[in-house]
Amino acid sequence: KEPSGPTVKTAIPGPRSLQLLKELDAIQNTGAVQFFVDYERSRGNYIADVDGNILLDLYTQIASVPLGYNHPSFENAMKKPENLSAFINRPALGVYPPSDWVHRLKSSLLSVAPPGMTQVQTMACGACSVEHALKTMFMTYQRRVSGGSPPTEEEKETATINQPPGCPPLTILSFKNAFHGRTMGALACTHTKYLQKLYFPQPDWPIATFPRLKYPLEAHEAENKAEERSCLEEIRELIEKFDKRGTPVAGIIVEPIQGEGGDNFASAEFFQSLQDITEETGTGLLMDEVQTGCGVTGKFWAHEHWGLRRPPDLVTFSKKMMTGGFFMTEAFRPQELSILLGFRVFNTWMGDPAKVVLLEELVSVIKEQNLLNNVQTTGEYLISTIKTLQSHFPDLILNARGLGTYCAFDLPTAEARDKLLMALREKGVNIGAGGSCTLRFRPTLIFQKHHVDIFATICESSLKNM
Ligand SMILES: Cc1ncc(COP(=O)(O)O)c(CNc2csc(C(=O)O)c2)c1O
Repeated sequence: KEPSGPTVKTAIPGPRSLQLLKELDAIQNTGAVQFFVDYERSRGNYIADVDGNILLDLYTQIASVPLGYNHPSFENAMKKPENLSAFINRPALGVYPPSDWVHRLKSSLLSVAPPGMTQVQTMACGACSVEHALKTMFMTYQRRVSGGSPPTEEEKETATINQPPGCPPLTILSFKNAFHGRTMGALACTHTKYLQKLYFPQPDWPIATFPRLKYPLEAHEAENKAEERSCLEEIRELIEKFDKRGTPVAGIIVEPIQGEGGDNFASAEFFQSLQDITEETGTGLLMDEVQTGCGVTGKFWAHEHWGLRRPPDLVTFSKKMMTGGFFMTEAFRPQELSILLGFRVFNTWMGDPAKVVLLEELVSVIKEQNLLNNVQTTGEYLISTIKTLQSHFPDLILNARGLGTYCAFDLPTAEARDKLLMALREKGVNIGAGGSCTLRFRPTLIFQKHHVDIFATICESSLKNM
């Protein structure tokens, strides 16, 4: 059972956390560690640290905990005899899938597939999924260009030493302030903080501007439309420029709502026009739903809010989905000649059945408890609560925005944002920072209105002291 509210007994991190931090620091870099957690004592929306503090968790392991801590359905999944093998016999899924794999994929991932997407490939994490989705876009683009003919001897020889034509100078268009992961290909599409990229070599791929909308939206409609139009124009120009110089754009990667970059939104029309551009230019469209997926916006997939005229070509997922992976349309399914068919999108494990066991449970809980509806109602209450806070503290709370419980607001400076974040934590609320001066909500799917009230009370008292 969840606690009725937060309890704070010590500074956070407390003495036990600091002791453990010292011990861990002897083994690895601990620069990002916030505090140590007692996962056995954490319950639902509340995270327990090792010093007896219980915090209302609005960040939930970087937006990756769907049903809160120690949900009974996950515990039950562990006790089912038919699930034991998935936890102790880890298969190389690409070559030796287990007998129940088709059934598990159908009852988990395919039962929540984005409309119109019938193909799914599991992977390890978000970046791993993005890496292989990028490769799938390159393969599809090349197949269209070459008409599916087999590779020439020159392509085979040059491919193994990173040279064209075997390794063609194809590119991916991404957006400023985007985050897609920290492995080298995903990192090439990531443009949030310099620290994430410093001293890593990166390819010269096109980087477009993501719309910077002014809030409240209803008071800036014309300006925001103009901003989106100029962004779309820039995208067209970049594709043309890179095509002309012999480094064609094979695909576009975009988040339905930019997360790490500071919860940046764009309109449904923007995304519809973006998809039109990919159709006109023959480039792939990869919707990265690693952070926005699994119901947090009130629809299972955030891009479902954008009313696209056809499915995206690929959709990546991870975090709350328990497993990484990506959906794709039939057209983007690797169709190389049999010699190439396997081992192109490949690695040892290709995902983890133990995580898909948990995802099966998650999907049934979401359906049985109608959690998408919970996210919609709690989200509406959350955004109106943030707007009320904004009206009480107009100099401190800015740009209230959100979809479902995927909500955020800004403070005037990064310092003010950090100060409020620490003040909230000291009073028992764990929230996430994003962008340069954003605080973002990434609660569980079982987040309720009374949790919003607890946040609002603590936030109100923290703001009074700022
Ligand atoms: C839209 C989107 N796409 C891909 C990723 C990468 O997922 P992981 O590789 O971290 O599982 C993420 C991961 N999110 C994330 C938040 S903070 C963070 C970090 O590495 O600092 C990573 C994402 O938000």
